[in-house]
Amino acid sequence: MIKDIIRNRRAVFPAQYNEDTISKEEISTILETANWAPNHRRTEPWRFKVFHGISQAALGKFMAETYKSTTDKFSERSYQKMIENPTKAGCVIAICMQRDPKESVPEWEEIAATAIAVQNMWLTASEMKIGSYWSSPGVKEHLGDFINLEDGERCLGFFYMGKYDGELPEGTRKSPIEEKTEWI
Ligand SMILES: Cc1cc2nc3c(=O)[nH]c(=O)nc-3n(C[C@H](O)[C@H](O)[C@H](O)COP(=O)(O)O)c2cc1C
Repeated sequence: MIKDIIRNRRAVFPAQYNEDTISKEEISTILETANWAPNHRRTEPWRFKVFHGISQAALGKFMAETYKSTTDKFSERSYQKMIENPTKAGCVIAICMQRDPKESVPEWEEIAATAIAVQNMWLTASEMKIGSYWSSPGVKEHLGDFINLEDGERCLGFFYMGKYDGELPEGTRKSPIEEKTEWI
């Protein structure tokens, strides 16, 4: 049932990934579900840059060096994690949003549609027993210094994916939905 897939989806981090690879076919299956996200005025604003294979290490090096040169609170541990995490993953996908040149809808709607596309990917990966999570480091704002981004295209984060062993922990929420809902 869809409600069980939603309930059992977890953020799965690079430290939990095993050495198994993720195939191009598996990545394509996951991406295909992103394309079915709802969106206003058919702008289909989601764009993805797939780092799969040797490019993962280059991405990590770029993120770490960008972090080093832009942060005012440098931490050696964060620097090392930025280098290592992309290579622990089976694949890293930059989550991008292409602004409609006509600006026919507000930007927040394009970000919302892209986030729904990512949730589609996250749920599909979860059903395929591929762990994933959305990482949003400050260095995402500089992705255009590393790869080509179109005018109006913006990186919203990175979707890490990796296979894992064993069972995932139970999810937690701070409060039940009743406390976040008002019936009128
Ligand atoms: C837009 C967005 C950005 C996120 N950025 C980060 C991040 O930078 N680092 C991180 O550890 N988790 C990030 N997460 C994942 C959350 O930490 C994770 O979903 C949360 O802990 C809830 O856990 P669950 O997804 O297993 O229920 C992000 C999630 C979203 C939706």
